[in-house]
Amino acid sequence: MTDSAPGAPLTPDLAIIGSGSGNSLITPHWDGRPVVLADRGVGSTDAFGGTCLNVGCIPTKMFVRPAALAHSTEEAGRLGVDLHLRGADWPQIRDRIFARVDAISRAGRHYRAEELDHVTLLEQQVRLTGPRSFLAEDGTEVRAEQLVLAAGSRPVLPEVPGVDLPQVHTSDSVMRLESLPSRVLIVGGGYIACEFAGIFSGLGSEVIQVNRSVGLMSALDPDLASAYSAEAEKSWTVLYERTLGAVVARDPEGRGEPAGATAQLLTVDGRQEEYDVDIVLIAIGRRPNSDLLGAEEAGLDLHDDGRIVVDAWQRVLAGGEPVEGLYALGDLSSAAQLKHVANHEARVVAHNLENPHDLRASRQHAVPAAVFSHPELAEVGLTEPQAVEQIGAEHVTVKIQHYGDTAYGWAMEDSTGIVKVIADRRDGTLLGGHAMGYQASNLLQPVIQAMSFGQDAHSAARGQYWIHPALMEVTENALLGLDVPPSRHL
Ligand SMILES: Cc1cc2nc3c(=O)[nH]c(=O)nc-3n(C[C@H](O)[C@H](O)[C@H](O)COP(=O)(O)OP(=O)(O)OC[C@H]3O[C@@H](n4cnc5c(N)ncnc54)[C@H](O)[C@@H]3O)c2cc1C
Ligand SMILES: NC(=O)c1ccc[n+]([C@@H]2O[C@H](COP(=O)([O-])OP(=O)(O)OC[C@H]3O[C@@H](n4cnc5c(N)ncnc54)[C@H](O)[C@@H]3O)[C@@H](O)[C@H]2O)c1
Repeated sequence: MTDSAPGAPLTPDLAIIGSGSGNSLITPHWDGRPVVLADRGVGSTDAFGGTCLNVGCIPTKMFVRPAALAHSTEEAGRLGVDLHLRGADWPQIRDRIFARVDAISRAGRHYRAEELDHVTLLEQQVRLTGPRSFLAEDGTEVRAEQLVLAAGSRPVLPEVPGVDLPQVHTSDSVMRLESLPSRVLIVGGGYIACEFAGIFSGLGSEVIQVNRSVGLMSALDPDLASAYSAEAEKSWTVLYERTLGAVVARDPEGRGEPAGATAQLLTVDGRQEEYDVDIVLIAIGRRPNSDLLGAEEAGLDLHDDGRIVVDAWQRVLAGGEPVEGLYALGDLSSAAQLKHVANHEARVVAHNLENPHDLRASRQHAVPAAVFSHPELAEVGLTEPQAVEQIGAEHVTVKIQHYGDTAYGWAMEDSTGIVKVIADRRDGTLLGGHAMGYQASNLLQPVIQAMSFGQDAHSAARGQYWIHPALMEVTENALLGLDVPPSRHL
């Protein structure tokens, strides 16, 4: 960005803190107008472009795919194909993934830093000094006409001895390991823990997953959570009602060269257990980076979990009132820490920045999520207990369709996959969808679409062709199985 006196504050028309979904706010609308993008970088390489690209969705799913291939010997065996896994080449898998990811990150950084004259990239941690002003660690001061807070979240670490040892990882570092660990202890029972348990077990590591309570993915619909937990327990070791007490470096050769670690677990009945492993992966949640921004000190409203409070138009609130020209999006402010949510909110904020007298609200309905574990999980809308609570048990209709009862399920000889749909039996309004199994995230998309466009269950099931005998017939049959009235639209 051009010309201000040395030491003078930068005074852009737009400033953005966070280069994840925040990066997409620099639309052609801002061409020729000064913009500042501040980002401190993520992961062990301080990469540009935020969590999803560098240490989140994209590299994890690029590991999920080879792990799924490695797991496919199980299915092959059921189908009479004698497939043997000779091993997974971790360095090759890792390098293929990060060659692509790092190149995209570098290109994105270069474009912002070098190719756009009107954009100043501030590769610094910054802290708010007022509602639309902030200070970087190197003393650069920014006073913006409009400011967007898109500073994301970071992994939570437990306060236990040894958590800072090099053998202890979070999702920020674990994907760049030198070699495939033989034995991994994973702490947590949510998204990240379950995805990495699937990855490491698929690629050949011995996995021990440790969870505080009984059952994994406990926020899901109970039928899905229990079915998933049963599958996970078959594929790797799952220990319940235990927490991490400490991690101690191990020196098995006695040469003063620690290799691996001993994880000390505390059981609910007060016992201590020890597990010798190569690495410990901590995945017990992510906290919004509002503290790094100094949001509270700047007078912004915060939820109890540290998220910045925004209104329906993504405007940041202070004292319950929207602050003019100040927006937030993504993990920093959203209850759902999901990339498609951050991206949607970025599109809403981009519009609102450009059209301050014609504000758009972000969509809160039918927000889906998927967990790319082994097996895959997906959900949208209400769980069955939530539906019962909301409209009363007498009005709720539910259908669980097994993959194994459809033609493609026979082809797969599948005995575990399910799609569950929930509707209001009075008018066929779809309330929720839940899936577990091969391609679960794709199988749920027709339910997400119907819910998003207000299509009732009867119309969604009968108002279109479903390709025979595609796996999607599982979803068709789930919808057909709901006890709902015929649609007036057909
Ligand atoms: C392992 C993993 C797997 C995931 N998989 C999926 C998935 O499959 N699907 C899905 O939908 N979601 C997934 N997510 C969640 C998804 O990655 C996040 O919801 C999304 O990336 C959030 O985007 P954001 O723009 O809000 O924040 P980020 O992308 O985190 O961007 C925030 C940026 O702000 C910077 N920053 C923070 N504080 C400051 C400061 N004070 N000064 C300057 N810069 C600062 C950070 O360095 C960062 O670059 C996954 C997350 C993880 C960790
Ligand atoms: N596929 C996806 O969309 C995807 C993948 C990965 C991450 N994410 C996002 O990232 C977020 C963070 O993922 P996550 O797995 O870290 O969090 P999570 O909220 O999904 O799960 C956290 C787990 O840690 C446990 N836990 C919390 N505190 C603990 C403690 N002190 N000791 C032991 N266990 C504790 C919880 O009981 C829970 O099982 C997710 O909520 C999700 O929104 C999404």
